[in-house]
Parts: sequence; structure tokens; C-alpha cells
Amino acid sequence: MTTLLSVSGVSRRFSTDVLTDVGLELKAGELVTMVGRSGSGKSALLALLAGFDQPDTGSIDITGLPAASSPPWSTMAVLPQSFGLLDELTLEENVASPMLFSGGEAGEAMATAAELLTRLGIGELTRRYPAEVSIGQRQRVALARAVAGKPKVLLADEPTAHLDHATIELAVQLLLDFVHDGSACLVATHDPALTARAHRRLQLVDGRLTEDQ
Ligand SMILES: Nc1ncnc2c1ncn2[C@@H]1O[C@H](COP(=O)(O)OP(=O)(O)OP(=O)(O)O)[C@@H](O)[C@H]1O
Repeated sequence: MTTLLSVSGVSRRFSTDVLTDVGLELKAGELVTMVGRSGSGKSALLALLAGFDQPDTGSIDITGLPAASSPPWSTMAVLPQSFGLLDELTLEENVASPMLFSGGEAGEAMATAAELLTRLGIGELTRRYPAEVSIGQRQRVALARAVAGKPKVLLADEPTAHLDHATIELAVQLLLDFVHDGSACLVATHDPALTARAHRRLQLVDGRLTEDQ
């Protein structure tokens, strides 16, 4: 299987050592979860992988290119804890935006956006704005948008934190189908339902990343 994300010897220090000698490979088709106590460095690692921050040592490649080179939309998407939705766009327009930014046809992008929202149980809310829906509904919009542009690598920070059990199942199935089509996804999560369905499980303890066997 093709390696889509490759991390080697990555360390990051703020006032203390937050990440130490982190190594990781993500291959096409993999949904991988990362658990760790609050403050263990999960978001710090995702920020490095996304190219938002630079490691003190080590290397991070996304589809063979350095993460710091700002890979294009088509290569990587980030689903942050705060969702990052655009308030002035409808839910459907938010989801369509990665497809439009990468040159997709408007009608097709809006149709795909509506399909994704329907799949996540909020097909009747497509014309609403983020301020007009609940936090769990906003989280589903952010998830739909994250997969909409079919990025090769998706980095997601607690993508099911505001969802009920039934909706978590919809979200997990969406992520599994997404990676099945040839992408890879790394998810920082405390959600046992999501972790149970992952292909591999990582743990971040005291800044060191290990894999559950
Ligand atoms: N920009 C920064 N400057 C200084 N310290 C930072 C910075 N970013 C993160 N840290 C510190 O690094 C440690 C790891 O933070 P991080 O946000 O990665 O934790 P986390 O595992 O994502 O936690 P949570 O599960 O609560 O979201 C924390 O001690 C935090 O205070």
C-alpha cells in the first residue's frame, strides 16, 4: 500500500518537551486513531503534521513532500476541534467549498455536499447557516467538508466529540468509506466507538507515540 504520511524522529519542545522522537507512517486505506491524556500532545502533533508548526528535529512528509511546503487542498485536509466553518456560508456551501476551491463544477459540488449532509442525517438543514444549528450538527458539517474534497490525508481532532451514539456510527462509516477509496486518516480521539473500528490504534504517552498491538 502507498505511504501517504511519513514521520520520523520528530521532537517539539515548548517550555517542556511535548513530543519526543515521534515516528509514524500512514498508508492508503488506513483509519488510525491516536489516544492520549489531555495535554499529552495530540493537537501539537496534528499541528506539526498539518504544517501549522515546525518540529525542532525530524521530518514530516505528506505524499512525499515536506509538510512545511503547504500541501494543496487535494493532498491534505484538517478537521480542527473548533470546526473552522465559515459563518457567512450555508452548511451546503461550507461542505462544497473544498471542491469549489480545487476547481470543481458548482452544481456538482453542491449536489455532493447535499449527499454528504444527508448521509450524516442533516440533509434537511442544507440552507441553514452555522449559527442556526446545534454544535453536533456543526460538527457533522465540518466532517462532511473534511472528506468532500477527497484529500489524500485527513487529520481530524476529536471529530465525534459532540455526537450521539447513532450519529457516531454514521460518522465512522463515512470515515471508513473515505479511506477505502485510497486516502488515509489520523484521528485524535477519546471516543471508544471510533477507536474500536480503526485499523490501527496509537497512544501518546509522555510525548512518545506507541502502537497498540
Ligand atoms: N503553542 C504552544 N506554546 C506553549 N505550549 C504549548 C503550545 N501548544 C501546546 N502546548 C503545550 O503542549 C502540551 C500538549 O498540548 P496539546 O494541545 O497538544 O494537548 P492535547 O493532547 O491535544 O490535549 P487535549 O486532549 O486536552 O486537547 C500542553 O502542555 C500544552 O500546554
